[in-house]
Amino acid sequence: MLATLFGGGLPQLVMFDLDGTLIDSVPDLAAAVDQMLAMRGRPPAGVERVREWVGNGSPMLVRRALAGSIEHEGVDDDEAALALQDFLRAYDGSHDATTVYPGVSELLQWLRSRSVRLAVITNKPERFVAPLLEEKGLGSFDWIIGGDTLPVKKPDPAGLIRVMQEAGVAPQHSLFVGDSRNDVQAARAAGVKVVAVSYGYNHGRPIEEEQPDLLVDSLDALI
Ligand SMILES: O=C(O)COP(=O)(O)O
Ligand SMILES: [Mg+2]
Repeated sequence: MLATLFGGGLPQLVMFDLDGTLIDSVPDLAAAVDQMLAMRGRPPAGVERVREWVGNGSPMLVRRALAGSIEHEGVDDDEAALALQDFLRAYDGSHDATTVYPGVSELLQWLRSRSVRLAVITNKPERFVAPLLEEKGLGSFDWIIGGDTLPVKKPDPAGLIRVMQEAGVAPQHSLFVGDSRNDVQAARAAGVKVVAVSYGYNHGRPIEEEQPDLLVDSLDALI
């Protein structure tokens, strides 16, 4: 199905979002959020609300959790900084509740066997990314950009632009695959075609609203 997006050929570079696209990480993220809240005598947020708050990086997730809402105005900066440290310490533990979505391993194997170069560009802090990919058996990627690798994160296209420059691959030969509006906006700003998955996290909104080039229910549909 990829061939239809690339004039009968394949992209030379495929860049993937992580949370909500390759792995369902919300159970472990919610556990860490709830631990951070419990340390403050606050009730748990729970998986459903955390699912709506993920996607703009850990500092924003923690601010939303402290506000109890995706709108996080009025959260104290010092409190948010301390809460972020507690959240990161809690998230540093087990990732046993995190699972790989169906079809992901099949697509990665198929692309690798065709020498397509691969990157992960996520808003998750960089230090968690390589260990998680390894632990979940997703193999190695040529580039990993986390939410704190560059001064800006998605929806800014800087991560995509950096990887394309290092790969020496032009935008028209590159593809981004993600689950949220941050991904679609970053890909558009980088001039890259974008495939969206229907099963991920998009702040409680249908990802169709962002008009990706293609929408799939599982990644092996791209094979
Ligand atoms: O917000 C996060 O921490 C993760 O987000 P992403 O992997 O979907 O970019
Ligand atoms: Mg995502």
